[in-house]
Amino acid sequence: MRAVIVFESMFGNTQELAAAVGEGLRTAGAEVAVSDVGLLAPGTLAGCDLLVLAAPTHALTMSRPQSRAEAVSRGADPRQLHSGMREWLDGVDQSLPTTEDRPAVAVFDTRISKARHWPGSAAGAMARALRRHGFVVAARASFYVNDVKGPLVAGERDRAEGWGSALATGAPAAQHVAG
Ligand SMILES: Cc1cc2nc3c(=O)[nH]c(=O)nc-3n(C[C@H](O)[C@H](O)[C@H](O)COP(=O)(O)O)c2cc1C
Repeated sequence: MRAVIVFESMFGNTQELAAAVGEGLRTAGAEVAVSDVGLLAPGTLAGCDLLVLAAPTHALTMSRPQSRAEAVSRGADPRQLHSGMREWLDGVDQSLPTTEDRPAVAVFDTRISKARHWPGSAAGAMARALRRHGFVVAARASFYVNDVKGPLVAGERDRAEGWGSALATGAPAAQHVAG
């Protein structure tokens, strides 16, 4: 199986989990490429069997230029300002034009643990956008940070690695799903 993980990350937490999911997939035998959504090279998705999209939850959904600007004002890397998952998904029909090119997709987001029961999430918004573009969403999960900048809640890195392994075997581990 060839898997490509595309992440957006303002403070590095989603990026760390994307790497962990990649390790889990590799452990289960997959060939894996991991890329920042803003740096995804043309052709990376060719021949991909599983696409994993990852993004931080901002204001109950995927980030927008304004929420990314707010993250930068709180210390995030300004290079991330223009590289949103929302904008990439808007153009996904150009990246993967035909139905036959379209891999199964799994999505995950990061969220603040104390907002666990808030109704919206980036993963839910990504799943809805993907379905609108004709994709089949095979799995969805949320992973938790302690506060806006992180760090990850204890155990989340290992949980992400396990989720990655389960994706490769077609049996996603138990997930918290909201929004
Ligand atoms: C502008 C802004 C809005 C946010 N809104 C939410 C939210 O609605 N729900 C939530 O759980 N976390 C929210 N967060 C926290 C982010 O989810 C958190 O910063 C992110 O998961 C960290 O991942 P990253 O290091 O990859 O950017 C928000 C953060 C920012 C900067």
